[in-house]
Amino acid sequence: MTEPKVRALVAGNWKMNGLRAGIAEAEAVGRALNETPAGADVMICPPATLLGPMVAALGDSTVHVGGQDCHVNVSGAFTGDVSAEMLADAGATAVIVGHSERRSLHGELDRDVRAKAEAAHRAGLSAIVCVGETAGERAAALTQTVVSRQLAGSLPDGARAANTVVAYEPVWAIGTGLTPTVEDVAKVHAAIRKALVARFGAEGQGMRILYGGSVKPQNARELMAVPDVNGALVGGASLKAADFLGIIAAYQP
Ligand SMILES: O=C(CO)COP(=O)(O)O
Repeated sequence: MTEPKVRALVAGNWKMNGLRAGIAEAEAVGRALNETPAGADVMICPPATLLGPMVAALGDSTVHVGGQDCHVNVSGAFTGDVSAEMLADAGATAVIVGHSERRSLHGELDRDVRAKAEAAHRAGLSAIVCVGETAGERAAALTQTVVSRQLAGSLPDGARAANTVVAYEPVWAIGTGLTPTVEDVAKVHAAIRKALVARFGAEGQGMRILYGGSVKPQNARELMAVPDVNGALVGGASLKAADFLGIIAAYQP
């Protein structure tokens, strides 16, 4: 089967990094892309404190802004939480859900991730749903099993290509400088595509599948050329405009 052309997405996950001064990096990305448009959609997911200011600063650019997590409820007595509706109200167009740091540090289970993806859709946001195996699971040859289970449990029924993105992030590759071989990435992405098509049909064919975990300007071209890799979810290298642009450059207009 030939792969249909899916417009790629390069999304930066700033995690708990960035003060107001850091918005200058995002602005530099926006300016560069105004001069030389990218061949991919570009998004930055800053900490919640920077969402509003970043949306304002990027107003005349093509860069989208997203959240990093959301609560399942619209509003209420949930101290410290942010709802998908609040993210949308601040100008976000997407939200990451089920990042491995949320799963491991906040005990989020597949069913929680699914509820958050549903909340994102309810608010009109795209859900970037993260999956990926730990080092131990990989060593036990459980990568495919874990990823299939996470996909089945974390994606809501009725998910569409326009509102759902899957990010494959092997936990052991996050922030370590390690990456799977392109063969391994190809295998997992092909299995994810198969699962998406089996469950969502044509919509699953069009859903973007991002690779995340130590993506750098030096390895972006090779990773982004893998079949069924439709972009990247970038952590550390998204904090500096030059590095992030170096990754975005893997996609020629
Ligand atoms: O977790 C990640 C993006 O969500 C990846 O982080 P790094 O790019 O820093 O490895």
